[in-house]
Amino acid sequence: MKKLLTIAGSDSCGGAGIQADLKTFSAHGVFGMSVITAVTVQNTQGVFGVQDISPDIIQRQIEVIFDDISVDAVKIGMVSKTETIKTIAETLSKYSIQNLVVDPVMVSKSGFHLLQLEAKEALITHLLPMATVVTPNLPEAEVITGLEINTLEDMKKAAHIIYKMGPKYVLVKGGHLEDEAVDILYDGTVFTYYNSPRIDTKNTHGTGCTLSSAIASNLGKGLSIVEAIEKAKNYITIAIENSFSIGKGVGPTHHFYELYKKAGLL
Ligand SMILES: Nc1ncnc2c1ncn2[C@@H]1O[C@H](COP(=O)(O)OP(=O)(O)O)[C@@H](O)[C@H]1O
Ligand SMILES: Cc1ncc(COP(=O)(O)OP(=O)(O)O)c(N)n1
Repeated sequence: MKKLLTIAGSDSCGGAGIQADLKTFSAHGVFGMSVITAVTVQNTQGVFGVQDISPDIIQRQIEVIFDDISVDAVKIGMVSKTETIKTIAETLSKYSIQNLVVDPVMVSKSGFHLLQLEAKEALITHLLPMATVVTPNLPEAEVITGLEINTLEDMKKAAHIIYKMGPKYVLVKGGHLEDEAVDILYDGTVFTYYNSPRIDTKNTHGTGCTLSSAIASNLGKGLSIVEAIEKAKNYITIAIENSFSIGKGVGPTHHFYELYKKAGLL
């Protein structure tokens, strides 16, 4: 069985973060492991607090996994602050990582800063160059590049700038566009488009976490980057189509193995 690691924050309501990652891994039939970087106080209505995990404990969680288990792919999500980012980058650099998906989580849908503002530079300097693929949404791509992004042409320009920062591939996600949900992959030469109709729902909590974990699962299984994202895009589309309300705010996406098996994704 393939073994996947997520390095991310905990979401107490289970829709995003570590919890969404592990559900996505399970739905993909891979074995999920976790290094928790921060614990958020979160429900469907917002994020109300954060407790960062100490760098020493983050480092040791990573070390005990890699010293014992061969890891087929790693996904990085919420990294909170500069010290956390440096610890993760330094510790991972001691190991040979096959596939690394970096989701540059910055601000939750409810507007909470999951990445401290001053940590942006550390993320760009230390994590982006290590990534197989980095998956910014539009607001994240704007912060990383300094561009204003409204159109597919803007997304391509942003992908080009982010590519120069060192990752092997860049996927700019279009969940925040007005019409179709178009994601664009850039490999330094060619742009590949992943289109889906916009699903009319308020329940999109954890979409970015789910997509990046699905990509990591598929890369870990040995798929090419283009296939890994194609299957992950189909997965997130079905997950959003089947999303549901569990509270008063933004509900989570669905992770149900049988649903994806029936769609031929697993
Ligand atoms: N309403 C929607 N309908 C269809 N696809 C969506 C919708 N919202 C987001 N997506 C897709 O979900 C994935 C996550 O994108 P996005 O929401 O931009 O990320 P984030 O959660 O990081 O803000 C992308 O593949 C995007 O195209
Ligand atoms: C602990 C934690 N990590 C990441 C996020 C952001 O997740 P995302 O998939 O971008 O979903 P929304 O916040 O946009 O719903 C999070 N909320 N919590």
